[in-house]
Amino acid sequence: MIDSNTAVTLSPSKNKLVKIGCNVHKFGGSSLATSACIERVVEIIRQHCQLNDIIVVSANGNTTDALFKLYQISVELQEVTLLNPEQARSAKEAKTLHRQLLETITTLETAQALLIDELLNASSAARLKSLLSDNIAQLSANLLSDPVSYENDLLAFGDFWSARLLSAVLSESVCPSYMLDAREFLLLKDEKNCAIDYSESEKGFSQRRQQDKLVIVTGYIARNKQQQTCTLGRNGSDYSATIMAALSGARNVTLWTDVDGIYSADPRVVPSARKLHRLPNAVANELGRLGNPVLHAKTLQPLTNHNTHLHVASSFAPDISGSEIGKFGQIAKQELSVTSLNDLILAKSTSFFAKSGELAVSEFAPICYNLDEGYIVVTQEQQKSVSQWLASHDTEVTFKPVAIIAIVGHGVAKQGDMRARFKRALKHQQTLHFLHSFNEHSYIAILPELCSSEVLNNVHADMTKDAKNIALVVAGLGNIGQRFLTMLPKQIARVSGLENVHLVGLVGASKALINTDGIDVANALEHYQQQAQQYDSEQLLAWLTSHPYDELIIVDITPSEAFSHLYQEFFARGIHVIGANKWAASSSTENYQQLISTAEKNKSIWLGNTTVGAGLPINSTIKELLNSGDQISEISGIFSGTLSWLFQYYDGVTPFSALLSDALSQGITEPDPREDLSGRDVQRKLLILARCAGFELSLADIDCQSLVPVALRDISLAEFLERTSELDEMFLSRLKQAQDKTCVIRYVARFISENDQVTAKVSLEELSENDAFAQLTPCDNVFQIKSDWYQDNALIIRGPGAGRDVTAGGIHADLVTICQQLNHRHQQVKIKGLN
Ligand SMILES: NC(=O)C1=CN([C@@H]2O[C@H](COP(=O)(O)OP(=O)(O)OC[C@H]3O[C@@H](n4cnc5c(N)ncnc54)[C@H](OP(=O)(O)O)[C@@H]3O)[C@@H](O)[C@H]2O)C=CC1
Ligand SMILES: N[C@@H](CC=O)C(=O)O
Repeated sequence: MIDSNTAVTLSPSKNKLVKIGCNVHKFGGSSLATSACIERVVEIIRQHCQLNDIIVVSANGNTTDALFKLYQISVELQEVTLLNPEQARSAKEAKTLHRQLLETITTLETAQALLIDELLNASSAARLKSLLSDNIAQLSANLLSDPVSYENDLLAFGDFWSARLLSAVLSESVCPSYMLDAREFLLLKDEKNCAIDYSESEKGFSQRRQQDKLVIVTGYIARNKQQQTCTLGRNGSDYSATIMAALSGARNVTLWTDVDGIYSADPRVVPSARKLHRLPNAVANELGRLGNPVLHAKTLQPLTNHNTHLHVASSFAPDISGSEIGKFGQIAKQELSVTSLNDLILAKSTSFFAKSGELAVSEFAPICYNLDEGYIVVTQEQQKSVSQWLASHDTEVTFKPVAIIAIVGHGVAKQGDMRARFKRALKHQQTLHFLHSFNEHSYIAILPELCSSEVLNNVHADMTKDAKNIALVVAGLGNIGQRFLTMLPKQIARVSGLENVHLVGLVGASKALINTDGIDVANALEHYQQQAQQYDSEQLLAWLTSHPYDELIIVDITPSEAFSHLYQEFFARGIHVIGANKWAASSSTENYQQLISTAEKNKSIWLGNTTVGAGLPINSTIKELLNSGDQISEISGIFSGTLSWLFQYYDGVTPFSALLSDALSQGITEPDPREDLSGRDVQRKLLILARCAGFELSLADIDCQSLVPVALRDISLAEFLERTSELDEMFLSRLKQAQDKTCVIRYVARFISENDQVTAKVSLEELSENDAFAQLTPCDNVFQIKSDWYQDNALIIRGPGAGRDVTAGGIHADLVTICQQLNHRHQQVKIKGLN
């Protein structure tokens, strides 16, 4: 089994490491907010980490906000006391502020102490609380003496406490662990831009790494050359995590947060937003720059020259696969999202033309700009510095409040159809300019007013309505499976709803080819023959658990009972199944009911219209009658294409065995024709239809007459095919007996429900030559259905009931049905607090 994402070519002589590399896991504040959250994080670490991984943590819950509030109170207190010490009003205000300060400190200390008590044993708790009270004493002294100078030291306590606590909890219950204060090694070379001195930091980090212990590193903080504490700004801990990956050469960084991935729009505003499972680096960068709430441009910066993949996953639902950012093939490049930013300023000036415009761009890194028209778009916070910069250039400027809405996707600005669609989606909206960003991964509209949630929803709906990515795995590449694959490229090209179907897996009995980036549908079989590798069902299930697609459909075109036993696992994973294989639908009542209920619970769709009548719409018609309120009382007919073909042609002149071998070579029979001749295939089909009609039946309830002599039943297929001439005499005699009565022989299925009594049987019958079941084109099936609505004049469905084209066509019809249903389905966004 090959997966382009996980396949690594190793030269054994060069790489003797047990583990290929370490991974970084970062847990955000909401993931560490309460003791229950921390316990969840500990469990994630237990399951997902190894000792040489690096854990980065943010401050618990809102601790940083609380610390910032403390800072503000103490600055205010200082202003009041220092500026007007003798005024009575100030004295009162100072008293109030002082009280507030002490209260806030107490609340903070109590909250930390509570976490410690809830998570640690008594002696560790006592040790940590004593350290905490030392910190609180130091923090209080700093706040009362010179808060401004100690601002960053104060803010650093949140991440420091969080790391210390988590490391103590892990050491107590999971593995040896130690905390590392990032200020000890993480050095900023440019504080304003939070630029890292990687070489010094790397040296410092490796000196402090301890063998065989899991390191917990504080996020958000670093130090400058003067050895002072610095903070890394908004979402600084995410940045810390990717810096740690760059320092350690980690293969993966996972940001464990309160959302389960990156969405095609902010899911809090756009409920129909869909998860982006895989994003190319450059596109993710652009999304971060243009306002994605989870990704921040700075986060991705340290990974620019590394082959590290970044994952976003929810610590509240760790089993749900999140989003992955990295290097991917074509399918990930098709992802499209819509983003918006309000509170921006469009600055227009002659200084923004040409060369001096380029200087402005390098100075302000605007959201977007057009140097031919002399404008840049910046944040409101940048307005003042833009004014100052222009003043030094002695030019005038006009500022206009604006917003932007943008589509973001790989090279989207180069695609004329996308640009036109975006403009059409905004045709009722006032727009000032349309432009693309320098990297062409976004196309932006500048709006003169706020981008409302209505506009965002409408544009998102228009731009992403056909963007759901559906993975297709085909199991069984024999007679029917090959024909299905041959038809696939044309179907994808011409049927609406299949545009986003990607063939990712081809599975045979012992070999499989899985390629997450897609298998070329035009040459699928060649690829399978050249690249498929041995696999077992555990490997297959492991991949199916972590696949990065919105939906996954498995088409089972095997005759295998063993493969049908995997359906339960497929449904448990929300995977949809199209089965031409009859085993599952005709399995024991208990198994069948369990499959139906697991599928329903996990919203898996299970279609198997080709299990009976090949491409004929028989299963669906019966289900539709039932769902519409009709009650079925009789289903009978010729259900076997093979037996229909054999008995229509069989005239006693050509030996029966010669006809059988002809049918086998035309792909009409089951892989083992005894499935047909034994009546088992027809028995299964009758059971499947009775179940579609709402009856609870099992195979044992259907009488079945076998046409295979006892001597030929338990031998191998190869031997059976050698000995088929042993069938000839028996069939000749049955034919003669019928002919003597001017009858023909046909294998008939009959199901009758009368007065709550059910009779069901499949057997060889002698029918009058004029009987409706006798006059068929060879290979045709006929289904006669009687119901409340079709009583005297039965509903008849007739047509070819076996064969490569009709069966493969029927499977394609099921595929279209599922894809159309899926394309109208909305995914549920998993955000802590939202659901
Ligand atoms: N013929 C017809 O008209 C109709 C057939 N069907 C059904 O279609 C199915 C396929 O029939 P057909 O194409 O004729 O069969 P074939 O024998 O020609 O092909 C079977 C394929 O299934 C694969 N396979 C067998 N066991 C497993 C397994 N455990 N896991 C994965 N793959 C497996 C085989 O793989 P490998 O090559 O590696 O051995 C082979 O590729 C059957 O269930 C049949 O009942 C349904 C309606 C009509
Ligand atoms: N062997 C079967 C094939 C389809 O199910 C038949 O003859 O009908």
